[in-house]
Parts: sequence; C-alpha cells; structure tokens
Amino acid sequence: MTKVLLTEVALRDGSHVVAHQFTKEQVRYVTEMLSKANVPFIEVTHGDGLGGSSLQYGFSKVHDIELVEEAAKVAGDSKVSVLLIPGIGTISQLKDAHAAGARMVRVATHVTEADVSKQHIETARNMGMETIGFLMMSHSAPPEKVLEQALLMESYGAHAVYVTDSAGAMLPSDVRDRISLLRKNLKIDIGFHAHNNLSLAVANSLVAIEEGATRIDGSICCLGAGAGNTQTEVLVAVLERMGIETGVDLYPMLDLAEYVRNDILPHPQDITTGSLVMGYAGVYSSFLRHANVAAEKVGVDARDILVELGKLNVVGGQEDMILEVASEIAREKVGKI
Ligand SMILES: C[C@H](O)CC(=O)C(=O)O
Ligand SMILES: [Mn+2]
Repeated sequence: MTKVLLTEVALRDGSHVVAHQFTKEQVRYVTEMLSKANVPFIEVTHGDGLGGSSLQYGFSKVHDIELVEEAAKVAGDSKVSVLLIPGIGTISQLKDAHAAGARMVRVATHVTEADVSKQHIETARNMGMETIGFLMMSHSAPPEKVLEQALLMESYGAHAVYVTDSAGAMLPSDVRDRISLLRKNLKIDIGFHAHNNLSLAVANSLVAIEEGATRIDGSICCLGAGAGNTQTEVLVAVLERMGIETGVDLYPMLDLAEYVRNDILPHPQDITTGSLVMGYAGVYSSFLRHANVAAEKVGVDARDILVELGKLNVVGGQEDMILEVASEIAREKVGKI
C-alpha cells in the first residue's frame, strides 16, 4: 500500500479560528513539535493564504512571511508550505515566501476557475517548489467538472491536485465519485482536504484514501475553520490501526493536541450550530466568523445568513456579501412586521 502524506494545516486553516492572530512563538512551537512527529508538510499562512491580511479577510498579527521564516527555522526535515489564492496573493509574495523558507505551495482556486492558476503553478515549478493545485468548494461542481479542472492544473505542471471540501458539505459518496474519477484520469497524486462540519471528515478522508488519494490534510485538535478539518491525531491513530503508513508518530501529536486545546483554541472545537449549518447548506467554512459578526450587527439569525449564502453559491473572496445578505434578511424581517 502507498504511503499517505499528511499536510498539517492548523497554522493556516486554523488562522481563521484565532482571527489571524497567531504569534511567532505559537508558530515556532507548533512547527517544532510537528517536525518532531515527522509530519512531512506544515502549512503556514494567513487563513486566506499569502496576502490575505487585509480589511476584507482580517488583518494578521504577524506578517505571513515572518511566520514562514519562523517556521522554517525549526521545520527540520518537514517542508513548510504556503497557500496562495491567485488574486489575493501574488507571485512576488510567493517569491518572498520561498526566500523565507517555504518549499511547497498550494495554489487554490474556486473549483470552476483552475485556469487562473496557470502562471502561479508554472512559476512555483520553475522555482523548484513542490506545487499543488487546490480546488476549493469541490462539492459544488459535478465530478466531471472537477476532473476537467484538475486536468488543467495537471497540464500546468502541478505535482498533485486536491479535492477540497471547503464547506464540509460532502457526503462519503460525493468524495468517492470525485476521487475515483480523478484517480482514473490523472497521472499525478490526488489529495483530499475536509472540514468536519457534518462530522464526516475522518470518514471522508478514509474514503478518499480507499479511492486512491495519497495526500490528506488534517488540523491538530481540529484547529481549522468551521468545525475544523480532519483531526490529524485521530487520523494518525486510525491509519496506524488500519496498517496504512504515514510515518507520523502518534504520541508527540497527542501532546501537541493538548497544547493546542489548552493554549490556542479560544473555545472547544466542536460542531456548533453554525458549523453544522455550513455543512448542511454548503457554505465556505471560513465564513462562519463573518456570519456571526454580521448576525450580531444587524440582529438576525446567523443560520438564516448561512442558508441564504449557500443558496446564492457565494464563493471565497466574496466575504463582503455576508453583511449584504444579513442586511437584506433584516430588511425582509422588518417588512413582514
Ligand atoms: C482559503 C480557504 O480557507 C482555503 C481552504 O482551506 C478551503 O477552501 O477549505
Ligand atoms: Mn479549509
């Protein structure tokens, strides 16, 4: 059986949970522990990737590049990865991240917009970086469309393409359909990134592996947007029980999970009403915090905002729509009185 390569995303996807306030000390400590546990890839960036620190997405406490630099100092044999969404991050920022020690990049686009990743994937390959395509909101397109877009990323030179369940909305059959079709038609590696909004992240990751995915994302102690991602330490334990090799040591991961639970998470990372509704309605996981803020501001139910965002198929980058949708719901409510 092929080895499964884990990418730990807590220091990037988990940035949403802490409103992008990771400190250098936290990033250094978590990276050092992950490296000791032999996690091969560690992603460190603002939650919305390089250049995400902004009024639209929330300002970081410490600049991306400084965090990458900090992580790279202690990453040892692990590779530091960055996320780059073309249009939010730039090629110049990618070069800065590479100079700071990043050795892998995940170029992320909406699932129907892979064509905007060409230049970024080609540049990353030319810089010698491990280069991954990351198709966000993959639940929202049929398997054939996901395949078409993955083939584009493969043709640009990606080493692997991820099916990304940004909304935590996929059922096991959705994962099976997409990963198996990609496996039959792509030559490169296939990865899977889950969110646990419907409590399916570990199960869906296992289905992905069963269908041929060899790269899986996790976040330690579910430190990721919404209800978090596939809980890395749980996945490590389950895969070990199944005889699937990851090379990652369980006990240091359990120790690190305790640190994350006690010292980083602002609240226990369980499946709240908000995260469940995101999975149910198919809404981008990082919208939860924004929806809660908008609900509070205009006095409407965050669930109504999320369901409406799902109906409108709002995609990452359209965070400004959240307040608009909330205000529209509030106007309708007043109209009904
Ligand atoms: C920018 C997003 O948070 C990327 C991601 O992790 C996802 O789509 O899921
Ligand atoms: Mn994510």
